[in-house]
Parts: sequence; structure tokens; C-alpha cells
Amino acid sequence: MDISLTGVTVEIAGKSLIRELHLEADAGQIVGLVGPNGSGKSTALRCVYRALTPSAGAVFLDGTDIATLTLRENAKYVAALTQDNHTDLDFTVSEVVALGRTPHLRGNEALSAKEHDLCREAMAQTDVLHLKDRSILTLSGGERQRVFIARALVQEPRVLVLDEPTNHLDVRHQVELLSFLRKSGLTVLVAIHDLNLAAAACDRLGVLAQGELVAAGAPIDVLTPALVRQVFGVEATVVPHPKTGVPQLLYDLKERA
Ligand SMILES: Nc1ncnc2c1ncn2[C@@H]1O[C@H](COP(=O)(O)OP(=O)(O)OP(=O)(O)O)[C@@H](O)[C@H]1O
Repeated sequence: MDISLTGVTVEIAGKSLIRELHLEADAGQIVGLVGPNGSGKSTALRCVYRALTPSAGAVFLDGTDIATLTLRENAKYVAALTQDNHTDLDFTVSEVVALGRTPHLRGNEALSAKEHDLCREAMAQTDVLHLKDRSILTLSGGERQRVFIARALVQEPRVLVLDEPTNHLDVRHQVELLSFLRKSGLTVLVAIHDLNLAAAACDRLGVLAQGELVAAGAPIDVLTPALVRQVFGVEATVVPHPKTGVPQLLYDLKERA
């Protein structure tokens, strides 16, 4: 399923959070959104999972304006991992993951055996199966993040929207998650701060600065020292990864006085 943001603008309380954003992900592509804090990455993603309605412009899934879909229909196609996924509810990990099936169920319908298998598979995939009977409230930040990723996977979406999915994850789980996404065949829109992980995982990157898209394209074309200086105010040397050739950034720390 392909996704396209066309001229998406979000204004709240007279302030423009994103302006005229055009961004596309072809079916099965991973497209990363990078940019400084407050540049509008989460705002753009919120428009895709319908937590926000654009003030102008639209989001299309395979050519259908998502504003014409019910929220339940949208949730059958799009699953999201948000930054504000903390919960006060004392649910077990299995219960939280099973909630991902909600858009596919009618009323209080129970999960089928196949759906239970799907939940087990997602928990194994995200390495939380051993935690299935634990309260979500007792988990570490990284464990909890992996539970919410499992919940998004059991939704069986065609598009995954991930806001900082590697937050809290140790390096093994970061690599496993991004490797899984690359194999999954899902269309993925991901906001990510780590430019090296973004370059390794994403087919294309969109760079946001102050609510505007300032560059878009393959990581090798986008992640230049000049762009990193202009957008992030940081000096970096860009080298090709010795095995894969993807650009990797080495940051020049300021010398001690
Ligand atoms: N509901 C709101 N009302 C007013 N301003 C908002 C609202 N939501 C977000 N903003 C502002 O819009 C800007 C963009 O926020 P957004 O969360 O999209 O940035 P981001 O690029 O995801 O940042 P970060 O990297 O810090 O997560 C920020 O300046 C933020 O303070």
C-alpha cells in the first residue's frame, strides 16, 4: 500500500506546525523523517494515524483520501507506535498486545485461536514472549516499547507509522527491529533521531526543519555534511559504510578550550 502526503499543513492556535508537506512512500518502502526537535515530525505522523486532521492538504492511501475512511477502516490499514504510549492501566503484556486486534473485532468478540497465535508470534518477534503474564506497569522502558511494537504488528497493518521506535531500545533490539522492518514488506513511515540508523534502514529520507521539508531522497543524496550543518548545526564527516556503502556520520565534537 503506498502513502502520500500532499500539501499537508497543520495550524494550531494560529501557529503553523507543518507547512505544505509533500512526502511519498511506495508500497514496501521505508521512509524516514529526520529533523531537529520540534521540526514537525510527530505532527506529520499524527496526520497519517488520524490523531490530527490537516488544516490543508490530504493524506492518501493507495490513492484514497484517508479523510473518507472511518477511524476503524483507517486502523485496519495503518498501525502506529506513538511517543505518548504510556499507560496507567494494569494490563498484562498479553492483554495489551491483544488490544491491537480491536479494529478487526466486532463488539466484545473474543480472539480466535489464529489471533492468539498471531499475538504469540508478534511477542516472539519483539522478544517479549517471556514477559506475557507480567503487568505492563512493571516493565522497563525498552521492554514496554517492544510490547507496543508487538501490539502494532498484530493489527496486521499495511502501513506502519513509528514515532521514535528505537527510543529506549538497546543496540541489539534496535538492530533487530530495523532489520525486521526491512524484511516485513510493510510500508513504513518512521521518525527517527539517529541519522546513522536512519541511513541504514530507510530507502528514502525526508528532512524537516521548522515545519518545512528541506530535503528528500535517498540517504546518500540527502545526508551531506552541508545539510547536517544547515539543519542540525553540527559538523559531521560522512563516510560510506565499509560493507553496505550507506552513508554514516562521524560527528566532530568541539575541542576542549
Ligand atoms: N497541540 C499543540 N499546540 C501547540 N503547539 C504544538 C502542539 N503540538 C505540537 N506543537 C509544537 O509544534 C512543533 C512541532 O512538534 P512535533 O512534536 O511535531 O516535533 P518533532 O519534530 O516530532 O519533535 P521531537 O524531535 O522533539 O519529537 C513543536 O514546536 C511543538 O511544540
